[in-house]
Amino acid sequence: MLNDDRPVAVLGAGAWGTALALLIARGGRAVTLWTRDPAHAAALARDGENRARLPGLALDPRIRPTGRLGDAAGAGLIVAAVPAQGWRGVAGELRPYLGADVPVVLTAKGVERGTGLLPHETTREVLGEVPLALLTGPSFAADVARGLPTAVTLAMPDETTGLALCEALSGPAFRPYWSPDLTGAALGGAAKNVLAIACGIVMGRGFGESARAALTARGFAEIRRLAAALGGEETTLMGLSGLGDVVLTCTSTQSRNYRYGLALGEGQTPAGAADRAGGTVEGAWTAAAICERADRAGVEMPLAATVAQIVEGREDVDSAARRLMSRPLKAE
Ligand SMILES: NC(=O)C1=CN([C@@H]2O[C@H](COP(=O)(O)OP(=O)(O)OC[C@H]3O[C@@H](n4cnc5c(N)ncnc54)[C@H](O)[C@@H]3O)[C@@H](O)[C@H]2O)C=CC1
Ligand SMILES: O=C(CO)COP(=O)(O)O
Repeated sequence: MLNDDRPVAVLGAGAWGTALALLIARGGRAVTLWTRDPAHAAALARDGENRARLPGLALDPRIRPTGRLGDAAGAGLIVAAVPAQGWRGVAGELRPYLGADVPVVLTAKGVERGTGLLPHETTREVLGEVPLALLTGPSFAADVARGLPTAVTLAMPDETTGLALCEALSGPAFRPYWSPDLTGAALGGAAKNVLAIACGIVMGRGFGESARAALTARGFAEIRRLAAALGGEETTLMGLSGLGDVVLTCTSTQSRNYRYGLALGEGQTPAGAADRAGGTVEGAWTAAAICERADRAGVEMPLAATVAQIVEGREDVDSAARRLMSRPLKAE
């Protein structure tokens, strides 16, 4: 299934899809790199690089860009790098082209608006019982594309296929660790984007490093509460896909979510902040969606709810800070 000669289809040719296509192609596999925009596919083929997202990094000759989703038919493995809000539609269009027992590796870090579903839950609704994995954890696209050392989580309940996927996707500088816990891994990846926005806001507003550390720890506590309520494992949250990605994205200006928060903290509008972040800001969409999901599970997420309020222009940063600091004192 995995060690055959069929190509790997990577869906979504943004920063992450392109980086993963490079990783897989360098491992010797042919890659079909699908983008919804045929003009973008033509530009990738013509330029030999993804100029908008990973400029200066040559595409491997084993990568074939395409604008036709039907070219994913015949792939031995699907890697989905489409943002969480767009994945349901793409998964539906993919269904007729998906071979029997072909594993689908999801990589989106978000919660679907309107349904509150994590990417693997959306996928189950659309594609049913396909072999499903989630690749997540601290990994900037540019770092992976440059071949810098990276370790990630590959979550899949089935251990045999999960370990085979770790092997298939590993490289000299790319190390996936298997976990059986899809829910914990997906929740950590989605929620850390919201927390990264909060940390960016705090730094952009000039509240200081102590405030950011407090926010990171209290935000991580609310993520763990929700994960536990949904059946995610504490060990997953304390690993690469939770703590690891929180550390990365809450501290680095390489993160688009963090940059978006920085701009909001500096007083930009949500639209202006999105422009400055550049590219997909999953946390901006996920903030309200994760709160809806938490409400249904009876879990309080005051920090995520505050990010949602600010992103939607319903509260300004200073009044949000005053409100959070005046909450009743309680046990940690
Ligand atoms: N960039 C990174 O370092 C990492 C990103 N991710 C996740 O990967 C996902 C994709 O992010 P990036 O590639 O970085 O974003 P990006 O902004 O660079 O690219 C997103 C791509 O998805 C496409 N797209 C958007 N909506 C679509 C739809 N409805 N149907 C089809 N295609 C659609 C866009 O055309 C674009 O090519 C996000 O969930 C992100 O959280 C995960 C790990 C690392
Ligand atoms: O998920 C990421 C790194 O692990 C990428 O973070 P941003 O989407 O905030 O850039």
